[in-house]
Amino acid sequence: MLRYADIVLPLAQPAYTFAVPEGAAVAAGQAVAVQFGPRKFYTGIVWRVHDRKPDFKRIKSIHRVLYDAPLLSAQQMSLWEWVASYYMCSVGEVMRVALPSLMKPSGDTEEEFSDDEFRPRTECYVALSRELHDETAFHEACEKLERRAPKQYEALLELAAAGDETRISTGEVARRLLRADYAVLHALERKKLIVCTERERTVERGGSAFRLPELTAHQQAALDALRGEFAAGKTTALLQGITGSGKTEIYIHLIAEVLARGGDVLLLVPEIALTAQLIARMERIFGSRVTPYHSKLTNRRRTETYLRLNRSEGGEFVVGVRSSIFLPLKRLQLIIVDEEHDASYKQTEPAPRYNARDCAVVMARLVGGRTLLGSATPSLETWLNAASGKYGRAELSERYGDARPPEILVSDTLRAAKRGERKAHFNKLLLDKIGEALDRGEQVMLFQNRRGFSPYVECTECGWTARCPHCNVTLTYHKSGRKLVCHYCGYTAEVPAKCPSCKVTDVIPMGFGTEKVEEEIAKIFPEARIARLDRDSVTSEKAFNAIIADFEARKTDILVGTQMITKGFDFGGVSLVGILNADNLVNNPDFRAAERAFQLMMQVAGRAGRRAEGGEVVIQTSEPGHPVIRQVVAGDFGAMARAQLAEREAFFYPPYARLTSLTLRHRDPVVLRQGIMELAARLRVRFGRRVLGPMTPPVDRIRGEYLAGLLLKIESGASSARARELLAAELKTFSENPAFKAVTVVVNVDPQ
Ligand SMILES: Nc1ncnc2c1ncn2[C@@H]1O[C@H](COP(=O)(O)OP(=O)(O)OP(=O)(O)O)[C@@H](O)[C@H]1O
Ligand SMILES: [Zn+2]
Repeated sequence: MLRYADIVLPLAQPAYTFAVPEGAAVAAGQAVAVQFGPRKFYTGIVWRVHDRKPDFKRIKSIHRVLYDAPLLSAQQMSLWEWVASYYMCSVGEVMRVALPSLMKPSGDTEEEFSDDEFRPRTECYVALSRELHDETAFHEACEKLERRAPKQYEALLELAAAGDETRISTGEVARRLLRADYAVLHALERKKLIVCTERERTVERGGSAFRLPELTAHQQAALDALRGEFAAGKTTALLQGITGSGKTEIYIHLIAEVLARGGDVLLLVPEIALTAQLIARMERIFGSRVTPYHSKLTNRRRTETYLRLNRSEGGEFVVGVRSSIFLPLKRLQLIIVDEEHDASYKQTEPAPRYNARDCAVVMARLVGGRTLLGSATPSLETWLNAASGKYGRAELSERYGDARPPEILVSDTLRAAKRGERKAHFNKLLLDKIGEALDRGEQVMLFQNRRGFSPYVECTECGWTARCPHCNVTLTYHKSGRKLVCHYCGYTAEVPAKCPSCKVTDVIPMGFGTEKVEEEIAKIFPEARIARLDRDSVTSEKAFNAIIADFEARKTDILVGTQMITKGFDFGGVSLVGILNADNLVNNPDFRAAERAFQLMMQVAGRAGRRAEGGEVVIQTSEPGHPVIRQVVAGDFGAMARAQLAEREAFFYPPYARLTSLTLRHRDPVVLRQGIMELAARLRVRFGRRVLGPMTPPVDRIRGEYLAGLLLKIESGASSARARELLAAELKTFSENPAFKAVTVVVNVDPQ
């Protein structure tokens, strides 16, 4: 009998049915090449094999089977299906993010498919030369090097210390795990003191000889509490620990347990920015067990990683960003989501608009594993789940060692201005503190949530501002390059010499971004070494690492930055953190503004005083009495959470309601208006007062298209599956209406 296979292609379409060639062994989860159209080839995933002949005429055959083993397990297929159904997209769109791009080529020829290419890559391993295995010889060599070549001396010591503590290590260490740089190792190799070998990367498995940090009594209690929750059957638990309390140390213990019994662990981090430091820290303990996975790796590396994991027998430890949730970890037992509150776990563009944290919870359930959500400032959704007993929980309320939580000082900007105690965008208090910190040889971080030089330029005479011709926003002035830039579409323009409207005066940069902060602080502290970390200064992974490495090595005194500096960094030398303008954080119109502002300020503040005593934070604001500012000063997460939850409940927002936002886009504002009115009316028939809008988004025109929105609020207790079904049906009717064919509809479930 002829067999057929439903095949998922990386498209916003349902699965297509192809015929299975006679005698071919084709199973669900397997990758296949199929021809589509006259010449185009795609990689697809076999979803189902069956014998129901589809009712179209020309049924094409599968071209050939790719890779030996299926690329997806049954559980992974269930996760893809869950994502597609929950976030209202096609399984093919999930495939787009779930598989590395080299694994889903599509092109004119079939040539691109090749599965033998991806051999495991080789790696350089370093060991002491045989002569130095003798203690006396080793110490002689060290003595010779100590004064003349201190770096080579340090490298030898590091290599010798890589084993256990009592004896000189004679084993091999992967070069990338050593601090010593290439030139130093090369010199040692020439002197025949070390041997370097290039060979296939080995992942040592089994065994549990990891050197784990000794936990403090508090940390041990938190770890025991988590084990207790998991043992009692909770599949998800929250570890809420203040910044610098040692959440990461607790992760390490849990990870080691799972690896020792041959299970796999996935540690999710919100952004590539964070991974470098954390990966290094994990590699110091777990060595080559650590597999990084993020967008800065080459496509090749990601493909190799996927295929290697797919063949693995377990004992894998992946540290990665949100898309790692789709990696083939066959023995997944533990997923840790670090900084679980972070908005970057949610993909907003393009589909699938998934939240990796929520997928982690689902995936752990699918595989019978556990999820640990860690944060100093959890999302209110997670916090409520833990408070209600749905999730397990453990707390860490003290910083590790002698470090105390930083003291938070609020500086009133209006008052400072009135008294003449304000220079550029700094109040006297902050400048004094910066001066003192620099005098003591300590480091400073300054946070401003806008990049560029100034958010807009304005004519002081007539009020004209430079706006983007394609988007309804003001252009941001970037001083380097003297350009006006649209942060939505990338449009750039020259700064006009005279105001184009009244032609009377110059246009003047207003407000301030990181670039301006950097320039101003350099004028005030000409001696200080200053660096900036934001999307403009971070042009590559290398540039990013260089900025971080310099700051870590204390080659920089002051680091100015956007959100990028807020996350998880562990710099020992920072004693002062300045938040330049808290007003635009707390006064955001979004319903999450207070929660976000609190999280952000606590996170930035958490970078201060992580080793020494007496870390300080200065928050500049014109509203020192604002409730959120007060909650931050008190470090009182509970107060913020209770106040916000009361408001959310009263106004029916998450976690008491589930939101789905609908954004319609079209070039013609009249068609858009008609479309959104029509859709709103239809949805109201179904959902009544649960439909809000039409509303105009804060930026209502992007790249020449007009935007309008609707918001659907479904009570948390109701069946969200039923709501999605009704919504999907209405959207289908809408898109089939010839009048609105060209209107784009973007559905975002659980928007951030
Ligand atoms: N038990 C321990 N033994 C040795 N060092 C520790 C221990 N606990 C914490 N530390 C050190 O204290 C610092 C802060 O710990 P860690 O980074 O784990 O905190 P965290 O809670 O993850 O912080 P954040 O939320 O700010 O990222 C680190 O440098 C860490 O190495
Ligand atoms: Zn624009």
